[in-house]
Amino acid sequence: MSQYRTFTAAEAVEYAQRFGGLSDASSLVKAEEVGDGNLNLVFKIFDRDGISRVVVKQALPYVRCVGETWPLTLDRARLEAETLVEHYRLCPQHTVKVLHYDAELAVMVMEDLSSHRIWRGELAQGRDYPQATRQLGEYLAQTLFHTSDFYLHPHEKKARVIRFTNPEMCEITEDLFFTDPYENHPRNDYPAQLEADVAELRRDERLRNEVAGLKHRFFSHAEAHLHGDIHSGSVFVAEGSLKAIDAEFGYFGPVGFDVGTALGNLLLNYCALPGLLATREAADGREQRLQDVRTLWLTFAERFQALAAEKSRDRTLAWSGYVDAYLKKVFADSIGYCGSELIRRTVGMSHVADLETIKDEAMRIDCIRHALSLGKTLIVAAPHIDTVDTLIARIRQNG
Ligand SMILES: Nc1ncnc2c1ncn2[C@@H]1O[C@H](COP(=O)(O)OP(=O)(O)O)[C@@H](O)[C@H]1O
Ligand SMILES: CSC[C@H]1O[C@H](OP(=O)(O)O)[C@H](O)[C@@H]1O
Repeated sequence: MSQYRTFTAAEAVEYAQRFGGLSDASSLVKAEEVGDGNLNLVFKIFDRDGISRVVVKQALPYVRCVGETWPLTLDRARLEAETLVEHYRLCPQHTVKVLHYDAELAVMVMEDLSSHRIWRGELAQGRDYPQATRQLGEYLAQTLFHTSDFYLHPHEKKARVIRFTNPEMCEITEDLFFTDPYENHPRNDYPAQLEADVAELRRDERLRNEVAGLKHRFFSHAEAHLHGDIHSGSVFVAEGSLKAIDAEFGYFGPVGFDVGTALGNLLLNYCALPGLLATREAADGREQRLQDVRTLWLTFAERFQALAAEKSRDRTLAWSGYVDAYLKKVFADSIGYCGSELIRRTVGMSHVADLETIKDEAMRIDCIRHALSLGKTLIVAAPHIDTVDTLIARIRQNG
């Protein structure tokens, strides 16, 4: 019989005392539920001095932001913990440390990152972390290269594809990114003023073809062990430090999906800044975001290439010229998935604070419309954009 039960704050404290790995565990006295994501409970566990020492995260048997009418697998807690453990092994400097997890209780204890801040909020306030995009590019290169066929033994790779098969969480992405926005679905959520833009989106045959290809590759291209949801709300930053969290969508999928999600969230911020900051700061922030796009892609590509040259185990894939050709495909995919992130965050169910917190309504609609139009442009143009400079020029052309 399953021992699953949803933790109360007191149970979270008791659990952290037993499994938080602290030498002074009895000093843990209080829990505060701080979850602000769509899915789970997150407790910060405080000691007698009011200092948060560890974090307990527990999956609910349903989607938190919707309720019990949308049941969801508890196995996502195992997938999240095991993905983070694996990514920590490959890139400890940029992954949260999991201290303990229990698949039956769907719970994990992890290091407390209260010294950091969620990147999305910092970007929205115009706070720059000069090393963040380089660090995120490094995280993506390390985790994706070392879990790809360039590096893993084929037997090991196939065993991992099975272990990290994540059908229910993937289905959410399949629906929310690639299906709902292009149909009249009750989960969609966009301002009435965008009705004509959305109708045009749905009629666009070239776009629909490209989106079909992106979804098809998301279904079928088990290239590497993705984080699966690496948006700016899944990244903690501090001066000189960046840590990925929240990997319950982890599975073996197309490398461009992770890179594209990260790029897409930089561009959501780019579109939102005119509504968030004064004119001058917004313009500076937007220039910075474009440089961030450049740095993220170039860091990822250069690091992946260097790792491939140094550490590829498969002699055929290591053939000179192949890595270049592969990275060109990843670049096109990344631009396409970036565009699909922009569209699903404007038309679909799940929105981002960058756009939602814009106070002036007319400005908010303008910024959302811009994100939607940029998403569409990028998806259609993706197969024809060869370099990051061309990508940035296309983004500028779009407004
Ligand atoms: N290791 C951590 N240290 C401190 N705060 C955390 C930690 N992990 C999560 N949080 C807080 O909990 C929030 C929700 O966590 P997240 O993993 O994104 O949950 P969900 O899976 O529901 O999206 C984060 O935005 C952050 O404020
Ligand atoms: C019904 S889940 C919607 C959305 O929520 C997830 O984000 P997070 O876990 O950070 O709240 C993911 O992006 C899903 O697409």
